Amino acid sequence: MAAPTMIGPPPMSYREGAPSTSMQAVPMPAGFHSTPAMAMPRITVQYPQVGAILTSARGHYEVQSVVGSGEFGAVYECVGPFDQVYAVKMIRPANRPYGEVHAEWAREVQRLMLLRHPNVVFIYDAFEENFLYYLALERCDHPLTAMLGHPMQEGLVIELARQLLAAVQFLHDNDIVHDDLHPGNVLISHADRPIVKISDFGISHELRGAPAIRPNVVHHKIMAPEVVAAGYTSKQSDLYQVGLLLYWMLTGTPALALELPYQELIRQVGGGEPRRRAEQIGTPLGHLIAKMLRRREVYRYTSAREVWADLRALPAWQNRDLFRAK
Ligand SMILES: Nc1ncnc2c1ncn2[C@@H]1O[C@H](COP(=O)(O)OP(=O)(O)OP(=O)(O)O)[C@@H](O)[C@H]1O
Repeated sequence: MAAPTMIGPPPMSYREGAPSTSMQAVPMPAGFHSTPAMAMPRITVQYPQVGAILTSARGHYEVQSVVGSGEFGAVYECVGPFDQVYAVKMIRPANRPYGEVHAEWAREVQRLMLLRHPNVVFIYDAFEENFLYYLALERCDHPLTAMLGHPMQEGLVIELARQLLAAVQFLHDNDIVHDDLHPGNVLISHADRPIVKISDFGISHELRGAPAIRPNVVHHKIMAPEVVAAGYTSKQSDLYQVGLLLYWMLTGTPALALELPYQELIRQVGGGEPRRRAEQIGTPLGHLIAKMLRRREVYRYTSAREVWADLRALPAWQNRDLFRAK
């Protein structure tokens, strides 16, 4: 697949979409100025409907249904080349300039093409049609969200954590911070065991050797304390987000209530509420999760590999019946 390049008409912005509600732009520090908005010609785009045919250089994709839609994307189940089922993701323009949408698509395509790993969603194809940008991905069965709501058995939590951590270690070895590890972005496929596939690299960052980076956009519900306190994100922030996922899987409830007002959310993250709740679980796994949720990064695990070294030593893993190594 060719690397994405700028194609299509000159700069313009889209007319559609709803404003962001759960994601927030990080405020600029004093001394930085955003570029004043330029008057740009606007184009009106039409989202694909069921039955529509999308065309790429590789063939046609017939839209069967809408799998779901998020802030900056909509995902369609399609039957495409070789009669295979795909999850075709459209980058939702959300009234942004054309160049910005293109750049987000190009970044995500490039990341997915480079980051081939059994626990990272597989990309087959990427194309543009009628000013809209698409990625054809492997179709997974459901997001992790569908498995939450009831406490999971420790053995299952650890098996999912094992795969999640393997993917996170792989990203970190490639100097990428994902930064958006919420349950909708952790996809599950079922084979002889549930297979984890990390997706959505829309706001991921390349560290380029730096220990941390200042994100432009953050997802409120999964902000690590260093994002709240100092506005930067690092590999440890990803491990904090994995800690939030493990807490949710183990207890059936999120460490931070879903409907918290923003100020209260900030207070709880800054006050170390998630870690306190994890400690209250009162089991070795609870204590391990509490360490992932420490407020200061220096007290957290230094790598996904290190988390796994502790996880695999737990009796729930050592004495498991399910998920034996093959
Ligand atoms: N490859 C895939 N296979 C199956 N379902 C998918 C796939 N990719 C995404 N989905 C599902 O489609 C829905 C929309 O995904 P999308 O990435 O657009 O938004 P999101 O992750 O829910 O939110 P946000 O964009 O705010 O992070 C989600 O429920 C997601 O789990």
